[in-house]
Amino acid sequence: MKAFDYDDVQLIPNECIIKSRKDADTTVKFGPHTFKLPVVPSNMQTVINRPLAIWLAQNGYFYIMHRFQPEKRLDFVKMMHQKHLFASISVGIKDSEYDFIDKLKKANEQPEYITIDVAHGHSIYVIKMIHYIKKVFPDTFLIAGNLGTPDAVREIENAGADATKIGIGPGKACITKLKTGFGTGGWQLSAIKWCSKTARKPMIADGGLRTNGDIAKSIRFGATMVMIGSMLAGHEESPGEVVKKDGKKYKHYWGSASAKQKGTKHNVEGRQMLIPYRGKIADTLNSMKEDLQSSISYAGGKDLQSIRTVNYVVLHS
Ligand SMILES: NC(=O)C1=CN([C@@H]2O[C@H](COP(=O)(O)OP(=O)(O)OC[C@H]3O[C@@H](n4cnc5c(N)ncnc54)[C@H](OP(=O)(O)O)[C@@H]3O)[C@@H](O)[C@H]2O)C=CC1
Ligand SMILES: Nc1nc2c(ncn2[C@@H]2O[C@H](COP(=O)(O)O)[C@@H](O)[C@H]2O)c(=O)[nH]1
Repeated sequence: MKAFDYDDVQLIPNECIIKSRKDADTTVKFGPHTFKLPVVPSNMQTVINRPLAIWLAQNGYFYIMHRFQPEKRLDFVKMMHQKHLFASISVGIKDSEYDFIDKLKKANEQPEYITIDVAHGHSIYVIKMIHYIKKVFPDTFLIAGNLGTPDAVREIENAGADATKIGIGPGKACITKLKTGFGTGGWQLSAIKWCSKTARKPMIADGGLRTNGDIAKSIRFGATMVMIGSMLAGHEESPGEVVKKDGKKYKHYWGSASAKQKGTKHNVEGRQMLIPYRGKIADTLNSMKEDLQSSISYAGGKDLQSIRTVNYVVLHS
């Protein structure tokens, strides 16, 4: 199989049929809600926190809360529901997570979205968790990942997941490829294309996006939504304080499998770095929207669907 990544591909324009880019519709239906953009910030502790989750939900964006403060999740779901906002949380697959699902049920707090978030999502233990969550909360929209093959997508969908998350090792903070020799790092766009062969439900392309144009490329090759970490970190609203170094402003960004996150040196597959401070996240999301509207115009359509069928060239095959 010939593999390619975001930088290796360019999409080919079609005749434009809209008078203004403002007429291009970037909205996407994902589960029970429709969102302004097919973009979700990564469920990482340096990317999303409570205030940002509230802001995103109130402003028509999808969000997935991280799972690294497990004891705060029930309260988070309650708080979102009290504000009449959707609750979207992450879980792992350890035994204690089954107790957590039971706790949610007992409290009568059903999240609208749950994401099973583990490094190697093609796992019998992920399938077991999918079965359990679907038994307890049949109406919750269940996302499971991360995956990197069409076989994995087929099995995880068949187990009951409503959407899958694709990407093992393409992330900016990721060292999985170096530590294990495995993953989709360096050929993430091909992996999305490959997974789309079996996908019958929405896929989230997770990790490796470095420019706004990579959103359109992900959609072209089969993604319904993209998950972005480093490009959505470093904002005023991002977790953590601004750090000053050599007169420049930064914020910390670390992998969810980094020693910093885990508090141990075992099975580390992520690193920590500084991300240049970027100002307000609303401005970044707005520029993503404008660029995606341009993409739709180049695709010759009026909405995201038009991007799915455009021709493309692979520049470095
Ligand atoms: N998208 C990506 O490429 C990657 C993402 N991450 C992120 O890091 C965070 C931590 O992930 P993760 O370590 O899975 O979470 P957990 O620490 O919750 O581990 C998941 C469970 O699966 C077991 N497990 C078995 N094989 C593996 C394997 N190859 N990799 C990981 N766990 C395994 C673990 O046991 P034990 O620990 O005893 O082995 C543990 O019980 C998540 O947010 C995840 O998304 C991490 C790496 C890659
Ligand atoms: N291999 C690892 N991947 C990780 C880790 N922490 C997060 N991630 C993944 O990266 C994306 C974000 O990628 P980016 O290129 O947009 O910055 C995130 O959504 C996770 O899937 C980690 O420690 N190791």
